[in-house]
Amino acid sequence: MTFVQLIGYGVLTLVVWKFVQRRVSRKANALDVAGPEKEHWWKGNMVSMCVDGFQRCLDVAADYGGAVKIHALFGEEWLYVSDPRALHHILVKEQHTFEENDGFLFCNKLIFGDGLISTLGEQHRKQRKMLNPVFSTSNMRELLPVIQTISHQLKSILVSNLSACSEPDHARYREFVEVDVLPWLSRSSLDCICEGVLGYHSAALDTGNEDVYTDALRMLSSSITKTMIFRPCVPIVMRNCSLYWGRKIVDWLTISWLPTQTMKNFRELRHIVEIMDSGSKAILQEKKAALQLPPPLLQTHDTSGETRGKDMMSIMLKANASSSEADRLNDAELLGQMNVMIFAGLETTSVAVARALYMLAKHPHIQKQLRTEICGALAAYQIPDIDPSHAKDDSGARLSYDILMNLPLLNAVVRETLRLYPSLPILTRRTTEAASVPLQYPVLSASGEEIDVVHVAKNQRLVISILAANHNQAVWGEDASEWKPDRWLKSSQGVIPGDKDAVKYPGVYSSMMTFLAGNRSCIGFKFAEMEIKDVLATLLPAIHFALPSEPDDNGM
Ligand code: HEM
Repeated sequence: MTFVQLIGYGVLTLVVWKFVQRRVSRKANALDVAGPEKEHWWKGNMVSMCVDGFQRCLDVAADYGGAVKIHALFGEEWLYVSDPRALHHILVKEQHTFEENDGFLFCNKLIFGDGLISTLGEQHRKQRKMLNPVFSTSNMRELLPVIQTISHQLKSILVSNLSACSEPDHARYREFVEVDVLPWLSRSSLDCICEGVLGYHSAALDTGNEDVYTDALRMLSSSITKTMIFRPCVPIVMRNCSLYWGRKIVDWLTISWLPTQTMKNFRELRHIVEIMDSGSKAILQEKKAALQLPPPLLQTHDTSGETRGKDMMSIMLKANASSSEADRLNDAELLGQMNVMIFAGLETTSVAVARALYMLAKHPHIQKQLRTEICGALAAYQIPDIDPSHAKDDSGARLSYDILMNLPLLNAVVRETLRLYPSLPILTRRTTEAASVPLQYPVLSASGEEIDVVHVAKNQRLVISILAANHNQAVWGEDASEWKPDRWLKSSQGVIPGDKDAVKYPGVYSSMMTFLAGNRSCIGFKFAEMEIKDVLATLLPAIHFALPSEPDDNGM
């Protein structure tokens, strides 16, 4: 036997041994809970869960209840959870036993650095402690004028698009013009995050004037999605190689002569991350230098109406500088937060605004009532215009933070949209040790017995179904999957949505799970709510939204 053959047999034996070991451990740790039959020998139920995602994720919970066994890739079994008590246990009570999975953490670390979505345990707790007060209501109140300037710019662009598209002599054409609003909502959301969080004037709405940094941020989410295929390999490389060798592997993978589209996507992501990193570093240095300036210089206004020093980063830097050494975040962590905020707050918010406009277009009578509510508030409580040049035509009219956030129908429309269509419908977790998950509503075991607790082994993968939780009829009522904003208007009559016989979800926002629960819940939900409400309150008095006359190229 040659030396090469010997090595070959050795590797083969190791692979077979690992395979047998995995099968034995899987059998011993099999999930004893009912779920759909395996649809494919190695793809399990993944194809139907992904291809027909939205409806399938709801059907699985409706058919099997709040804890379901799903067959994942290569024979793995996942626990798909939407039961309220189980989610409280997983996300709040025993959060340390149900952590983010390695693939998610390692990839985030590579892309964003040491921000909130890449850290665990004590480091994550320290970062949250520093950041929670930054997103307080009083800071949001200060920030609203920055968001309002951007919403008004968005409105002006959409209105001018309508005028440009319409034929001036035909009144009918003036009324019905089709403009794809999603790209504009995405740009306005990027400006809101850059100005509001980073204090950086990104000018994404000024098409043609974007800089490389803004352009890179705009492409980040889609580039990450295109490279998902690399995700399972990242923990293996990061656990087994030093940083030097990790970098070397990325260098080899991104050499330009590897021709496939997948490698091109990987190269593109690397390029975007490099631009984001150097741009964020420059902003961080600028902000730190600005902190040394005397207060009057820190609080000047620039031509965009932005108030310097009121963005989240400046507030965080000030809090960081005055905190104790033990609590202070280092530069790598501060940089990580900047990158994470842009990613976490961008598409999540723009798709929520797009969905709200779509639902209002589908329900014109609610759109009309909402317009009346906003115009009434503007007539009664309008505060001085941001831009004095608008004084004659009311186009810069705006509301104070407290009026905007307390308009009943606007509140109901935003809540109902976020409940029914959560921007992040599912998330994953992994157990750090064997555990038991208690259930509010019993489900069937694999053998058909009723059970109210599911036992899970160490390293069990869980899918948190925010979508199924928000559509749970046992908690939200039989009309849970219908878009009915008026369910939120009944609280004066003592009816609290999402609270049935004292059973409710532990979510941080109106007990829905859209922004999650516990200490990994969304830190930016007040920012997102304010932005969504302000964009709607600015667009609706000027524009009537209707569905397009024909489906688009994707049949939507
Ligand atoms: C409608 C808009 C939004 C939705 C639906 C949303 C939802 C969520 C959800 C479900 C999580 C938990 C993710 C996980 O555990 O893996 C999360 C985390 C996070 N979100 Fe949001 N988010 C939104 C907007 C924002 C905005 C505007 C910001 C920042 C300004 C932001 C910053 C973050 C951060 C930093 C985290 C990580 C928190 C942590 O791990 O401690 N989000 N978000």
